[in-house]
Amino acid sequence: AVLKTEFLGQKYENPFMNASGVHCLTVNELDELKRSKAGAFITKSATTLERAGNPEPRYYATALGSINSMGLPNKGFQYYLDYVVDYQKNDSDGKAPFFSVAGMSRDENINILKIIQRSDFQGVTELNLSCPNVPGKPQVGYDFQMTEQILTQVFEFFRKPLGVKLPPYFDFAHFDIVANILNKFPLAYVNCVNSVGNGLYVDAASESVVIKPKNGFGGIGGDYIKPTALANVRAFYTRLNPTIKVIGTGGIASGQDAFEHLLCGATMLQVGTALYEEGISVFERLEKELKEVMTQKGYKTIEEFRGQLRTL
Ligand SMILES: CC(C)(C)CCc1c(C(=O)O)[nH]c(=O)[nH]c1=O
Repeated sequence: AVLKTEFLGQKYENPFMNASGVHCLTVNELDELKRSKAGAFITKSATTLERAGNPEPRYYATALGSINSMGLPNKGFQYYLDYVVDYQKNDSDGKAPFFSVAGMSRDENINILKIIQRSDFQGVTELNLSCPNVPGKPQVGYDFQMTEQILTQVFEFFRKPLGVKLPPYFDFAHFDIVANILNKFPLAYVNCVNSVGNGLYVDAASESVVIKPKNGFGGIGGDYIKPTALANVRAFYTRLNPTIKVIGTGGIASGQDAFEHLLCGATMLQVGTALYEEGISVFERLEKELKEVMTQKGYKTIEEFRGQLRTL
């Protein structure tokens, strides 16, 4: 079985990459991803200026996944722009990392994307729609009018490949509304899903929360969210123009989990909690396990089964 994957005109050895935010904050971490078995990789969502993020503890792992309220710690977008432009100059392997953007306001998103548009960066940009909105309003991904307004403004000037990182949706009306909005734009892809927002993990022994920010509330990842992630991958795969690809993120910790996301229609696969917990070697294990699953089922390539989820 081979895991060769073509995505946005670029050929990758396999569909695996890190989820933005995990193992991608510094040049060292990005270089480790570059040298790893990951097929592709992406930078930590960047803001205009460097951010320290929230006070620690801000991440906690459990038997079934993780909870985080990192608070968008990052080195500032110029740090990552320097990295990706330098990468594409020196490494013509075409594996320049995807560039993730999460402005703390609509204007900040527009400003950063304008600079990317004017820059030498030729790779893929991912706009994180879980970025905050005006106080009192839900995150942008849950404010459908704001989502449409931002994308309308972005596509007036942005001409490079752009994907959006979506929060999970839980209602068929929302799948339909959001897909109808996204289908209006020349998007390269949607990335389903970001962490399931504002969960709460309680440690019964200490009778306490486990992370400091937001009184313990944080985004949930890992095994907890795989059914939600698969549902969102499938919902958008079946609703979007076929020109808009789907990246599957959420609960990928084994070759079988990867297979399930591909069966639902994903092309690239992002790994968050499992990478955070296991480290960079997770990609070697996932590659081996996915090949085993495919071989057992008699598949030589991913194309033979991508999106072919059967219903009863
Ligand atoms: C939640 C935000 C801080 C607004 C965006 C960054 C982010 C974070 C984070 O930096 O806390 N964690 C996630 O699981 N997903 C995200 O998109």
